[in-house]
Amino acid sequence: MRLANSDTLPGIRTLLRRHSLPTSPSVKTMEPPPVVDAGRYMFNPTLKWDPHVEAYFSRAYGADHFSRISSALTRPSCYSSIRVNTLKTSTEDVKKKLIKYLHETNFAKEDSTSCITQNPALENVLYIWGTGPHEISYDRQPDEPIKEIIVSRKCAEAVLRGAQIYVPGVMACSSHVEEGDKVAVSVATEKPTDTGGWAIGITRGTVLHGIPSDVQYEDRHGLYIGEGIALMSRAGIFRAKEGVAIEMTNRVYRLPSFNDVLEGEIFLQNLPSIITARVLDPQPGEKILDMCAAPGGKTTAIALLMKDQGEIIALDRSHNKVMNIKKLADEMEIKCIKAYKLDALKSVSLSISDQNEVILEEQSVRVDEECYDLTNVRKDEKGRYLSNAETRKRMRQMRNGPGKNNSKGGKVVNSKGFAPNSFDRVLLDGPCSALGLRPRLFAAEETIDSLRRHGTYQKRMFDRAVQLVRPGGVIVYSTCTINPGENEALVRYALDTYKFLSLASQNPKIGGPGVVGSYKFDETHTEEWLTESEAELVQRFDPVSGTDTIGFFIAKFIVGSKSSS
Ligand SMILES: C[S@@+](CC[C@H](N)C(=O)[O-])C[C@H]1O[C@@H](n2cnc3c(N)ncnc32)[C@H](O)[C@@H]1O
Repeated sequence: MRLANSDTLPGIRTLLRRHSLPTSPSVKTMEPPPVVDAGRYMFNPTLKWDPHVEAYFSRAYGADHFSRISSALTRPSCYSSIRVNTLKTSTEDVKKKLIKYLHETNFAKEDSTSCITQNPALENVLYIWGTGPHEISYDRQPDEPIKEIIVSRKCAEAVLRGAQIYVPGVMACSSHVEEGDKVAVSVATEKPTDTGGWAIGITRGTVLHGIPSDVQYEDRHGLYIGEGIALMSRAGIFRAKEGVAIEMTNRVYRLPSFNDVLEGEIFLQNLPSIITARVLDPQPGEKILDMCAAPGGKTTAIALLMKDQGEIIALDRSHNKVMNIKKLADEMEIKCIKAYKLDALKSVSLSISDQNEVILEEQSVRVDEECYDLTNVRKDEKGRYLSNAETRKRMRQMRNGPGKNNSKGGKVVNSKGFAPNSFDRVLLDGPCSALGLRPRLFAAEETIDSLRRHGTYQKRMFDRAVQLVRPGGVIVYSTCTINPGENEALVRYALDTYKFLSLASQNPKIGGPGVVGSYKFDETHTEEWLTESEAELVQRFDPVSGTDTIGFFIAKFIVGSKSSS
């Protein structure tokens, strides 16, 4: 078992440490809640795991450290990182505009300058510092029940990142809530059922009475995420199909929201993703493959590092997601990105005549829905939550495209694949269990079997990456999960299967070493991780470490002569 070591990027640790102190001007004086059972209002959720997954992760990280990881995952990072599009503007200019924006939106009325910092080692990256966790006084008199609402888990996770509460996210509400009322907000999380599954045990529209006999009264302990003002009555909330139901006025975590802010000039991107593009180290003029590219965060970061010179082939198997890559590249005025719809598993073209040939996509393709990130599908372009029927319609459109006569803003082109050895560098940032994403309030949906399926899928993708990169080229593999089965075990597979691959050192290196050792699932199956020296070459971002990032993993491979295998 290995723990993350200290960061080596100059300045970032100092910055993080400085800003994690509750001395920022935007921190309000914390007043203890005037209620007897104050503890129940402290945000202190427990992340639930499948017991076998918990045992497996405890073996990898040590039980104590895994318990700290589990707790860190329930909180958002205390800062947002923003990558500046230096093809269009300068970091200094964006900084000035953001200071003005934060001031105008009251995020940091008194001193918006000190909540933005720039790391000298990452010249186009700005950190915007939030605060929390805050204790919130819910203004309740001892003899008066507070008015309150319970929101869905996905809604609460978005609220913890700075969003408002939209109508579909509200699950339950006190009986007499009227427009303008102040309400305490808590989250419904899953509990074990008698049949061995998990359920939130609450139906939409439930009336809350705020008394101990109330539905889920005890379950709300530690799950309050703040308070807000109702913009609709209780009846209105459950009648309306869309719109903001509650405007948050006080949050346990205060982070700025950057929806539609400085479009094309900035991209909100977590620090490990920014680092991934830099580890790939793309050079102007090279030919790069981004195998699973949507929404294009890393693709555009790579384009900036190449100064928009060369060619980046950005693939995704979802029609709408390819549209999103094209839209982002257009907004950022990047020319070197060519985005195609293609299943990366079919990205190696065996027929010489097909090489690099493209055709217009007109028919639908089948894909596995389990790999979709539903978070964004459930919201419309303005971030409003959609009904289930509308969500299903959009899912169908994502898979199949909008249809020949219904295509908005350009066509998506389908690639037939690429010849072996076509690319100087390949990035594989494929679908994963996403168990490093924060904040997360439930994790038990992943079982040992589902984690293994992710690992199998990633190995098949990696095989394609190996075929497509040229001898002497580079492959970077990354995930946003803490699962060693998708990280260290993939690296083990890669090194054991392809003897011409070797691990390369990474720059910048902020994360810690990988996990060493192995895990015996049963008599027939042992999962092998890394040796000490291999572990030093990969980069694992630990949510508990001082850098306060999401859980993330990066491995960089140098490709030797392929005939040597
Ligand atoms: C983790 S996300 C990629 C994020 C992206 N690299 C970025 O930084 O913005 C994984 C992506 O893989 C895509 N995907 C899943 N299976 C795929 C496949 N077989 N071929 C191509 N893309 C796939 C999903 O649609 C999703 O957009």
